[in-house]
Amino acid sequence: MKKGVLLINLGSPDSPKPKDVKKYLGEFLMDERVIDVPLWARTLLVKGIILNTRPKASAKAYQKIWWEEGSPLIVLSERLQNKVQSKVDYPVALAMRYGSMSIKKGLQELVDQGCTEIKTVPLYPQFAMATTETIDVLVDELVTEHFPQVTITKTPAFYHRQDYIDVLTQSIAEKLEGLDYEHILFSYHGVPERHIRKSDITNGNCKMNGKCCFKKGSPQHEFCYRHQCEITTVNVAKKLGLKNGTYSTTFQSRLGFDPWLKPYTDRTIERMGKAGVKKMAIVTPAFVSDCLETLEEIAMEGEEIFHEVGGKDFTVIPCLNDRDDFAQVLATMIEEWATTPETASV
Ligand SMILES: C=CC1=C(C)c2cc3[nH]c(cc4nc(cc5[nH]c(cc1n2)c(C)c5CCC(=O)O)C(CCC(=O)O)=C4C)c(C)c3C=C
Ligand SMILES: [Fe+2]
Ligand SMILES: [Fe+2]
Repeated sequence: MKKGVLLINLGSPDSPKPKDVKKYLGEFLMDERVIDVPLWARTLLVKGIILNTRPKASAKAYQKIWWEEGSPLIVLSERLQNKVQSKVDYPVALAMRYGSMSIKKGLQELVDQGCTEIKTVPLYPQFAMATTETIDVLVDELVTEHFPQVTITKTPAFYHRQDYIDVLTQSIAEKLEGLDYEHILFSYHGVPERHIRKSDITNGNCKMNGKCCFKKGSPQHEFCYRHQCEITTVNVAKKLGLKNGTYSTTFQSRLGFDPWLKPYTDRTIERMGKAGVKKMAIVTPAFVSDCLETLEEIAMEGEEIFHEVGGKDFTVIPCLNDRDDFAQVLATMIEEWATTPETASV
């Protein structure tokens, strides 16, 4: 019985050309856990509308952040993979939920090395139907169809692990050391409010009114993205010693006309600038690797909004990327799995 690990991130287009962006967005947005409407409506919306307009605009945005080595998200995920590999004795492969580096190829790579027990690690600290769940479901389907000899152990969201909170806090403290700032924004990728209701195993408990997500002990929290984002902020703020009113949680990157989780990041940046905040810091804890949504939407567009309304200093805290201490958190999670009695080799 040989063990192996598959790290899984979101994925990026093969290049920032409109045709590659279109192909990538087509796969991403046709996922029923991302655009969660009946197939006919999804096809109409995605293939009939979004793919006719968005790829050109998205390609322009990708071109602004693309590196010589490729997509920042992919390059940074590969660096993280190498760091984690240097800390554990099991093969560590990398795959993406969408795009060319498929999960099927990642599983095959581990199987080719003789692995029959594989731990899948979605690189998302907080659970969401559009991220962790779609990975878990696809892994199950692929194993049933192509790798029936493989046993899979899934990895739940790790937003509440103390070592993760310590590393995130440390990354913020390092960037802000000696800097004067008035407010820290914790900006998470948004999801439609409907997604939160769909993942509500307590049938209607999550009211998205700011109370349910802080109620202690609700079984719903295991699947509530909003709860997990709010608690990430609270735990880091506590550790940083931030005073109430000097930090807040917001949600970015909305798509379409349905209500998404609020407050929205762009509107909050604008409101704070208008209210006289001059020095703002922003951290994006839903993203493990810097990507389009942090490098372009936050660091470029966000800063522009802030400056337009009179803000001055806009400090963007990098994602955890391939920090050594973050790679160590993942390595510890892997060791914990490998040495539990059910999975430990005899
Ligand atoms: C926390 C992780 C993410 C969640 C939750 C998420 C939900 C979600 N996203 C879209 C639509 C788009 N997201 C796009 C880019 C993108 N999204 C994430 C992560 C989460 N998405 C990342 C890391 C990235 C960047 C990828 C990269 O290559 O750098 C895009 C593409 C870019 C664009 O055209 O704006 C879209 C579209 C939906 C609809 C959704 C939940 C329903
Ligand atoms: Fe997204
Ligand atoms: Fe909730």
